[in-house]
Amino acid sequence: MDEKYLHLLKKQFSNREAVLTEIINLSAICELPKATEHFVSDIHGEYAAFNHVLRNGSGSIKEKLKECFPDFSGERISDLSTLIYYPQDKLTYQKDTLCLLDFDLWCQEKLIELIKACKYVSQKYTRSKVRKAFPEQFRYILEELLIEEAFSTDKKNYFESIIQKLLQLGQLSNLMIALADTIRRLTVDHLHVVGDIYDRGPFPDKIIDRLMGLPSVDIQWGNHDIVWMATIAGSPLAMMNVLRVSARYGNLDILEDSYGINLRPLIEYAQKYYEPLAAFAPHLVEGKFVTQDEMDLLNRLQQAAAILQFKLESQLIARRPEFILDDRDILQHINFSDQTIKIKEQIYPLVDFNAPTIDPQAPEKLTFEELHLTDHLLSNFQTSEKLHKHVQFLLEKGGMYLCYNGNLLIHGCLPLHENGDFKSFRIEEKAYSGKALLDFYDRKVRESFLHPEVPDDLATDLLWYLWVGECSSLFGKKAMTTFERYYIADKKTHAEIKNAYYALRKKSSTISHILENFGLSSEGHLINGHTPIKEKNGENPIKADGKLIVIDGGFSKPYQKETGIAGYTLLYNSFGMQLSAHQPFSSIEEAVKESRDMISVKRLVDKVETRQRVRDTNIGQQLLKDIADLEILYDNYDRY
Ligand SMILES: O=P(O)(O)OC[C@H]1O[C@](O)(COP(=O)(O)O)[C@@H](O)[C@@H]1O
Ligand SMILES: [Mn+2]
Repeated sequence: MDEKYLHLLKKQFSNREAVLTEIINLSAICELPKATEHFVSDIHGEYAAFNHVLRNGSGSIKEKLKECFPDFSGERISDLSTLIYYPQDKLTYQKDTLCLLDFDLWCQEKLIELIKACKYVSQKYTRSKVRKAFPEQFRYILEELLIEEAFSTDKKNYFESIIQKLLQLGQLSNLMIALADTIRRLTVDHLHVVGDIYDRGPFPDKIIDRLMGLPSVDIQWGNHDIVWMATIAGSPLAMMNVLRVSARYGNLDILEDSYGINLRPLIEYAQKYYEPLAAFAPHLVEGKFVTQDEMDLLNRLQQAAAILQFKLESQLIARRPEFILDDRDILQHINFSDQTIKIKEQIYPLVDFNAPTIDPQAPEKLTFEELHLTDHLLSNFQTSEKLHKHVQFLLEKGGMYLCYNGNLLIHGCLPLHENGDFKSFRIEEKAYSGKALLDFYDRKVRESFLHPEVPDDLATDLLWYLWVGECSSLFGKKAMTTFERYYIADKKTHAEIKNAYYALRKKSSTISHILENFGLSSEGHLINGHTPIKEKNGENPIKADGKLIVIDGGFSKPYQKETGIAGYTLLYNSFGMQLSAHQPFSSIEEAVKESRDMISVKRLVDKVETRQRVRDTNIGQQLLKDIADLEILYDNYDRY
């Protein structure tokens, strides 16, 4: 043991007894049950649905209430659950539907239930953690209310007087809200977001704001997050893609209103050069009202951004031969005189290919106007304070993958050959595969932010590779056929061939091999997002004898008709793992009025033989090391 380290450690304690107290405290923590982890992925801007599963803890709050109140009817449990999910809305609803006296009585009854529930969910934590979970303003009262076995002891009058006082001061509702918040906070301890917060849905910014307020969260970057991050790292190409997808899904408000990006110059440019085309009809969710003019504008903007994307992509492919994307240099394969394109030795006619700013002699070149426009837009993205803050958060809390409590979390895949070997990516005279490849990407992502003013350094270009590259663990397909989908009628050309990983991941030997490569035991699980599981076609999200769980079930509204559900989430508590399938979320009003959870099925993934304790977790392992150090310090206190 390093003498210097023990010397420093000693400084944290006033005497030997203090060391002993800490040893006892940490040892006790190690014996507590493992806290609950919650996994979500592919949220794709669907804030309301995400907020709902966060609030109901994917059913874990209801489970706790059933255990805590075994005599309660289903209706009473649902009523109390709704109060815990949406305390403010439920209180308002009750106030509006009951007379004042009944409302006060209802509040008093619910307060007692909330206190009992809060006490129940705090059982698996230390007192200090519970105290920290209380909102500051009610910390003292909550401690008082929770510590004693209230209402049945000598303190009955004391509690009643607290409640009466709160009622008199109009603070009872606020205390109930504080209790509900604490119950939610303590029921789920940690959230994992397995990628794809951005694109397709309307409120990715609200999701990030919400995540920023959570006490314990990590993120595995998805391909749709990386392209947004790349705008701040200075990639005009990624920016064009972000603009194209935002126009495609009618989400310009995110850019203009939330991130304060001025799209005027792009709008003017798009109106000058493009006319609406069928292939660029925006994908709007049912019920969203948009005028014909707005539809036309989205259509033109999508075209303008697409053509600029193809030009900039052609430039990137030329300067990065090591990415082996030559086949994707689509503009170079076009015969402009007869409007055809050659793909894999086959000629296809182009449909409605309107690209008035392309020079057939140098199709990749931006016009002077386009250079100016691109610079202007990129500087708008890069100076958006809010986008900057959000990307910074993604960098701080995120990574290419995560090993956590024996499980491996990756958004897309581990690129594999058909025979199951790890596929290598060769770059800078080195070859990377498996964990080493993901570590390499992780380093490069962070490096790309060191020079946001340079648009074409290797690290920034690699962010684009992560969006479309064959060896990208976030993409997991051979090539992205964006161009073909817009301009070629033959659907054969639209297919995007998945990496061998997606067929091989059904076998438990594949997953064990991957877990081993990451230094994890084959007892662990691999958790993926990225590919929507088509539950309605009978696809099972639990694969490889339970070792692999795919939790992309379609939070994204445009994908719900394919999956048949509205998203999966996963829970991992001291008893094991459980997967929940969700029904579409309608609105908070309906959830409150009808006390609905919108969870359809729960499936047990894995049940542990003995209840897991903190000592079995990553944090627990660290605590055990700390205890060992403290024991050395305790035995040799006077030496240091
Ligand atoms: O549904 P859209 O907007 O046409 O997007 C399709 C594109 O999205 C991708 O599926 C990537 O997005 P996901 O990560 O959600 O799968 C591409 O492979 C594909 O070309
Ligand atoms: Mn994805």
